[in-house]
Amino acid sequence: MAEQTPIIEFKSVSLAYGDTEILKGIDLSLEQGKFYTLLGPSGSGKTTILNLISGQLAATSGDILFENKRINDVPVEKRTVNTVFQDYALFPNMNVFENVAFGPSIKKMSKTDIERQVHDMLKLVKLDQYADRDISELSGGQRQRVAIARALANDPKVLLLDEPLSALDYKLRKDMQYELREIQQRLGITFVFVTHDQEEALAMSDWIFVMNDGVIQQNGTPEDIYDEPINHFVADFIGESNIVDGIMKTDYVVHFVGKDFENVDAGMRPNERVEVVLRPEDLDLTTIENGKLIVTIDDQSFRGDYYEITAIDDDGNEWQVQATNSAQVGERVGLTFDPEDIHIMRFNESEDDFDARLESYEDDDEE
Ligand SMILES: Nc1ncnc2c1ncn2[C@@H]1O[C@H](COP(=O)(O)OP(=O)(O)OP(=O)(O)O)[C@@H](O)[C@H]1O
Repeated sequence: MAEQTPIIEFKSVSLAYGDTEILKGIDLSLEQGKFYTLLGPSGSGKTTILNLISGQLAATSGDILFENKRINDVPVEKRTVNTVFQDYALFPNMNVFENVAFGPSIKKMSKTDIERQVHDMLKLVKLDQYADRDISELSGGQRQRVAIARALANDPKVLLLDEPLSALDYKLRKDMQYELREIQQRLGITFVFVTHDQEEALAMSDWIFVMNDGVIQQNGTPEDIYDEPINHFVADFIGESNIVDGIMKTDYVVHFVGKDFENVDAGMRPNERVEVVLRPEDLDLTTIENGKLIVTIDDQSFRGDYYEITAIDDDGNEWQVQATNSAQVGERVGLTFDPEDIHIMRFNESEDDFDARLESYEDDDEE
């Protein structure tokens, strides 16, 4: 299949305020019609990337391309990109219809076309009965929908969404996650969504960029990032993780907490120091005889469909466990897990080297 032309590309894009580098050599490539998420803690540079795409900020160095054309110097109003902001930024003195009609009116569309466009957009966000309402008469969730309709009414090729759900309560937030995803799929335009909530990113995205400190730490599908975190930051930030130091003795044998374990990783130097990740939901409680690790239960709480357990091994390492069976605090039990549940991370491995290593031993497997 022919490769699609990316709709947006960053080539070694940096941004600094004075001597402070905020973004450090960002490379990314976004395709038409996908749902992308920039995920990272506060201050990691997510909003800065959106502002570079929309043209609110200019890069200090590097190239930003839109459909293969360099747009570093193209002004905001000439970019076919719109943004939905966290605080919605609606016009309080205009009603719902007027807010959504704002962009099309500036474009000098005919009255009939504007009415049709506003009607279509309000229908898309399920607010077609609310056209005459004042903004002050709407709930938070409804304002959010108006903001989305207003941004989409300009027919953008790319919609940027800066933490648009963070002001909503839990239930509404879940509903809107689903609806936003549905809107994106229906329209088939590219969404770039910013959040610091890893659950939200995993649930909504086709592709996630995990950011920290102005650098993309890892990018991939939600499954890639959850199952194969590339480094300590990603493993810790995405989901809960148990991370301990280990030594990769040979291919498929890793040593940690004093024992050798069979696993499914390969391609490292003999006796290379690594970090070992085990997800809490991959650990099960068992008898001491059957345990791969022996631990003492330190704390336990019931979470509906599982028990959240903290256990300590004889070296003093703490293990988080999500188990369907329970134990007594203070009891010594075994922990068990499968070889494929052991994830190995090299120290300071780049994403490219990581991908190449995965590929090389996947090829070995096929031979
Ligand atoms: N005008 C400015 N001058 C100096 N530093 C700035 C300026 N604007 C932003 N920064 C810094 O740039 C860094 C990245 O900010 P950015 O808003 O992109 O982060 P973010 O990941 O979107 O965070 P949040 O989730 O809190 O919005 C932060 O450390 C911030 O303090």
